[in-house]
Amino acid sequence: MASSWKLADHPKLPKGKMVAVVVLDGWGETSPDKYNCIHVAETPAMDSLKKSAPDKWRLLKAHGTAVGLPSDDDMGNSEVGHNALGAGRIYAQGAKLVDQALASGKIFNDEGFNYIKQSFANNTLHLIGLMSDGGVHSRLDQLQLLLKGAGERGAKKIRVHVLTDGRDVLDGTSVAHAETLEKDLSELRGKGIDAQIASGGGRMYVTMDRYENDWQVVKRGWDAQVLGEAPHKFKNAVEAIKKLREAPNANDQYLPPFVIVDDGGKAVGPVLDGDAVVTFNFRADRMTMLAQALENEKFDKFDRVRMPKIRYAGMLQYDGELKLPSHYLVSPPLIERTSGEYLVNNGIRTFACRYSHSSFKEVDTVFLSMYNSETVKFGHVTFFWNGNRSGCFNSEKEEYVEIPSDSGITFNVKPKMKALEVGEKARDAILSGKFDQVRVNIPNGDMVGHTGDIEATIVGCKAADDAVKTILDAVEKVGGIYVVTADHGNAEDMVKRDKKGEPLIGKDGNVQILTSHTLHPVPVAIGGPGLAGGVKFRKDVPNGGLANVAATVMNLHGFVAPDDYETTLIEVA
Ligand SMILES: O=C(O)[C@H](O)COP(=O)(O)O
Ligand SMILES: [Mn+2]
Ligand SMILES: [Mn+2]
Repeated sequence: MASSWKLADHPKLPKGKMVAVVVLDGWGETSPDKYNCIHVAETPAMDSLKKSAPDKWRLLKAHGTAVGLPSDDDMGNSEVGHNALGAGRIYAQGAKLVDQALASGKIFNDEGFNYIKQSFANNTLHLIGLMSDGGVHSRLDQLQLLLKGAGERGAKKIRVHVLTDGRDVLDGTSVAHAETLEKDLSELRGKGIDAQIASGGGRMYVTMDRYENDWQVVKRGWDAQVLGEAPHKFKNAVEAIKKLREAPNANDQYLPPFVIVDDGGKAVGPVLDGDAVVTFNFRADRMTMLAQALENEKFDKFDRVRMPKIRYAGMLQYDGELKLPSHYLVSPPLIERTSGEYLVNNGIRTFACRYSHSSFKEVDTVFLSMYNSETVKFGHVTFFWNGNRSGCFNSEKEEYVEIPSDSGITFNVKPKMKALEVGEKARDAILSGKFDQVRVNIPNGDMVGHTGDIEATIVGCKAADDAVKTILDAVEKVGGIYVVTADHGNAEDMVKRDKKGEPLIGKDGNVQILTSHTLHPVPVAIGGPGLAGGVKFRKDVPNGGLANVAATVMNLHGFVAPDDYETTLIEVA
């Protein structure tokens, strides 16, 4: 091992304990009422962690500046949450880096913009992404500044391909967003720039799949955006969104694809040879599939029919390992020396002995981790955890297990999702004795919470709690340690509230359902028979956040974290 990777031994804590790291997705802490699905659901396992050991349960900040977002008005999300959990430090995240690059004008001077600019004189600039002010994947104000900047720098023809949100923002806000965008585009037209929205669709049905769960989602987007083909044709995007929202059960997340056509019925914005394309989402997970389709010569995930020769740039580079895409407007946070990479580089003997052929030969290089979730969250505990890197650091020491998610449904239909399977896989991994760390993500609170279906979310929360119980029982059997936490809030509050905390009533007389994440803190609990006596949470880290978890987990493996990591949450009395 290179000496730079060597972690110091913890002065008091032993090595060799199996540590289960459990991340409940979308599981925050707030006051109990009927819109708090975690409170309403039966969750005995999580309740017992809170009640039984007050010095081993606490809250952590999971939003805003604590996870590298521009302000404390920004809710947390899985990318920034898992980045912080895995990296142990707070990095300025995509949202903030793009803000800075736009404010300084640097974005317009760097390589990525200069590359796409070559298409401005004779061809079209296409901007594809999520039309939202949620700040999770993209932001409308950033798109507006990008449009303005491109217009000022010679873009003559601009086409925007919008994906409606309703997941990180209230359902129905797509209409106002499209109106805002249309106003900007008409100002550009006033300056002689041919600027229009060219296509659209709901993010979950068109384009923004992740982790290769369902390539048909990306194909629907490709057909509308690149080929100019969609089942619905309109003259104007605001009209399109309003009309498509009238269908029974329609919502922003799942609007069908549409294209804008001219008076002759011809699509106004297919992508053609010589054009420039920018995907303006800064967040990676739901853009990498489209990025592959736009960038890769060889591609077999669906029939692209026509692959235009384009200049393509991402808002950010989405995958640092695959260098995807190769051109980008803003450099992503350089997240390096993550806890996963350190641990892989620091051997743990005890369990590794089981791999040795001669009995009790010391094998000092094997650190096995097993990371598992189902498809829709799989990359969270791998890709995000490892600083937006796909693949393992060392395939001999890491095993990534993925349980296929149900696809083609919204998760309120099957709110238990694969929690049982995730729990059982984790249990089996723990009991196998092959792994020093077993890391899992349990998605229900988040994925069902995003549907806005309160009854289903309650069922999902119970299923998540059942999975926690399965894992804790296995930890108990092997004498291990557990760390149970969450990446951000969601299921604990399902309604939009006024400043006093009262539910807001919408125009239709019903409470306004909140599908998005929240600003609430998340719990973290430690315990298990392997936890050394006297270990408890320190009282002097009152502002602790997700980034403090990595040093804590390193301690529980018997190591001291590197100096520049956020401090550990625990002390040994
Ligand atoms: O991509 C999504 O599903 C939401 O926009 C954010 O949810 P996540 O951050 O929990 O993935
Ligand atoms: Mn999440
Ligand atoms: Mn979410």
